[in-house]
Amino acid sequence: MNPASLLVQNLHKRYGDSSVFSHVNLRVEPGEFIAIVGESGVGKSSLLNCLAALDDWSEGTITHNGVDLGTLSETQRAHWRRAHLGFVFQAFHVLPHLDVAQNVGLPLLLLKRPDPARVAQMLEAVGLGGLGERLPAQLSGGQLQRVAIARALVHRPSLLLADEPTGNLDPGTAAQVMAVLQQQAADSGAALVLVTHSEAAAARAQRVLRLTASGCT
Ligand SMILES: Nc1ncnc2c1ncn2[C@@H]1O[C@H](COP(=O)(O)OP(=O)(O)OP(=O)(O)O)[C@@H](O)[C@H]1O
Repeated sequence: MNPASLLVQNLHKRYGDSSVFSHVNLRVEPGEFIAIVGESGVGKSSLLNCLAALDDWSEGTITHNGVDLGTLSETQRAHWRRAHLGFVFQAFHVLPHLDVAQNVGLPLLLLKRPDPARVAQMLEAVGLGGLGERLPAQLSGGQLQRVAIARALVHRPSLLLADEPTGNLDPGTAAQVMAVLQQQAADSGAALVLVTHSEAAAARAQRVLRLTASGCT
C-alpha cells in the first residue's frame, strides 16, 4: 500500500487554555481533493496552518508521506514546506515589487532550481501566458489568484493547501479560479485540501468534511 499523502491522527489544537478542536482524524490520498467546511471560528485556518507545519498543535500527529511533521525542527519544517508544499491564501500574498514571472518563479529560486521554461508553462496553464512582465498592481483579483496558484504548484509539490482562495472574488471569477486550481492540482497529482465557506467551491471536492470542536467528519 502506498503511504497516505497526508495522515492526521487525533489532532488537538489549543491556544493557551482554550481548546479549538480535538479528535481530528483525516487521511488524504495522493491526487485527492478534499474540502473542509465548518462554522466561522471553529478552527479551519488553524487546522490548515498545522497541516502546513506553520503552527504547532497540542496533541496528535501529522504525517506526510511517512514523515512525522511533529518531529521536525523549525529548519527542517521550512525545508519540508519548500520541497513538498504549495499554499494558496485568500489575500493572494503576491509580492508587489516582483513581476508576475518572478512571483511564480520564487519557489524554484528558493530551491536553487530556477527554471524560466517551467514558469512560462505554469503561466500558460493558469491562463496568464504573456503577462509575466506585469506587476501585481496591474492585475485583477482573479488574475492575482491565478498567479498565486501558479506559484503554489510551480515546484510540483505533492500537497496543496488552499485557505478560502476565492473569498475575495466575485462568484463568476471565483468559479473560474476554482476550476484552474482543481485542474492544476489534478494535472500535477497533488493532494488538495481546501478550506472554504463557499458551497460551490466545496461541491467540486471528492469529499467534504465538516470541522467541529470535537472532530472532523
Ligand atoms: N494566534 C491565535 N491566538 C489565540 N487564538 C487564536 C489565534 N488564531 C486563532 N485563534 C482563535 O482560534 C479559533 C479558530 O480560529 P480560525 O481562524 O482557525 O477559525 P476559522 O474556522 O478558520 O474561522 P473563519 O471561518 O472565520 O475564518 C477562533 O476562536 C480564534 O479566535
